[in-house]
Amino acid sequence: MEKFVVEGEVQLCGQVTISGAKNASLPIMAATLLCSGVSVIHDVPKLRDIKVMQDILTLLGAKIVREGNTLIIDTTSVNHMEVPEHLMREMRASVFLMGPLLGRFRKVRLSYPGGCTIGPRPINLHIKALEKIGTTIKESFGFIIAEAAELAGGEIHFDFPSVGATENAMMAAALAKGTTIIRNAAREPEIVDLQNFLNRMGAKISGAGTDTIRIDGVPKLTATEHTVIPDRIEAGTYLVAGAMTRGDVVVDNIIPEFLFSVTDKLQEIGVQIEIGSRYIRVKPGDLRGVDIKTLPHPGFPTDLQAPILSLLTVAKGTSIITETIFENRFKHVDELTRMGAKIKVEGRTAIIRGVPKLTGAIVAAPDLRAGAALVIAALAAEGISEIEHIYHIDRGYDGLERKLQALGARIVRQNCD
Ligand SMILES: CC(=O)N[C@H]1[C@@H](OP(=O)(O)OP(=O)(O)OC[C@H]2O[C@@H](n3ccc(=O)[nH]c3=O)[C@H](O)[C@@H]2O)O[C@H](CO)[C@@H](O)[C@@H]1O
Ligand SMILES: C=C(OP(=O)(O)O)C(=O)O
Repeated sequence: MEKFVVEGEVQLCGQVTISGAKNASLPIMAATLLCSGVSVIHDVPKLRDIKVMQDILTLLGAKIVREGNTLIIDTTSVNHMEVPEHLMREMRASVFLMGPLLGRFRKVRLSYPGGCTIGPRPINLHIKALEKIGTTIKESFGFIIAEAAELAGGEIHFDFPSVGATENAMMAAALAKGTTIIRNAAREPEIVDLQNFLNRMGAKISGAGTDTIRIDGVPKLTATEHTVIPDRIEAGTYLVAGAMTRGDVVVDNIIPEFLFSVTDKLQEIGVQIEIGSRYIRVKPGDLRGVDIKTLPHPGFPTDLQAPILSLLTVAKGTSIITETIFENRFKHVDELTRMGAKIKVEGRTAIIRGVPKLTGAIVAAPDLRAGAALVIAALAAEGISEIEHIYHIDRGYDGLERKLQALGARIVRQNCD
């Protein structure tokens, strides 16, 4: 096991280039299964979750080569319709195999997906959507067997705009007979990226980015080439890191409009923000407490709740964060308390009373974004911190310590004794 050792009280300074988005790459990699042929995907980040998806596709019969940030995925020999349980458990994104395998082979057998333990993460909306387009789903001994003699277009209405369920439904419906309409669809930028990829394959999908998506099924898709969008959550993490260390950081290679809910809050907190066409720059200001509520896009993203909570621990006054997406996403609070933060959690709300400074401590990353939040806190804290369980962080941040070191951070990766 490895840990990060961080010497705090640095002011991050310089420019950081953001990688391709994890949450766009994963469904797009799964979508390559919808046809037989060689797909070329650029800007795929080097992450543990991406490696797991590569392992799953390989086990299903795909041949994958990585050249820098490009993945070349040959799905010609894919002939398996069953995903092994140990790989399903590795991450939430393994559920994306359901739609494409069903679309291509009309049958798939898999178990429940894993992922960050941030509250119950059922897949009832995925199942409901696939049933609406003609799938029969049986569950037995922890396995899900989905079959469809023929996929037929249908009307899907989500009770909640689930990102993953919207993506799974789009992938399966792309090869259904007739038209599928998804209402109350999730509107995240990663869904628009998936639509663009599927349309390059020959699909007929419109409306992604709004709450209604229309999919006119086509009989066949063909392999294509695509560049993944930049990772807005990685970008937001560096913006918050710059702000917390009172630094001057240019976060480059991004689409700023994906982050407007975040830059708006940072400005309210007192951080100076400059927005360019492909970058956002943060500069120091006097930090003051604010209230934040996480919401589906374009609201404030739940994946940046933990990082911004770190920032608010040193903002003057009281802040209130309400987490509306996941039931149990405040696990970083106990760890931040070890560093001197003053936070009280009541159900889905965290009340943060700003302190002048945090102090270094030995802490453990409870999940991916909570781990990033602890790194950010450690960069600003007085003294040395050790962050354990960093395998969570490796799921979602490409070259975190290399990028932070280039901004002046004193962070090293070490083996735990
Ligand atoms: C790989 C990936 O893209 N992960 C992202 C995706 O996760 P994921 O796709 O799992 O998130 P969802 O939008 O599906 O989940 C949001 C909420 O809906 C609930 N729900 C979801 C599905 C379902 O069938 N039933 C149900 O009740 C979940 O428990 C949760 O409370 O969107 C989340 C919300 O922006 C992000 O935090 C994750 O980083
Ligand atoms: C929660 C996340 O990922 P996943 O849905 O893969 O667990 C995340 O990226 O913050």
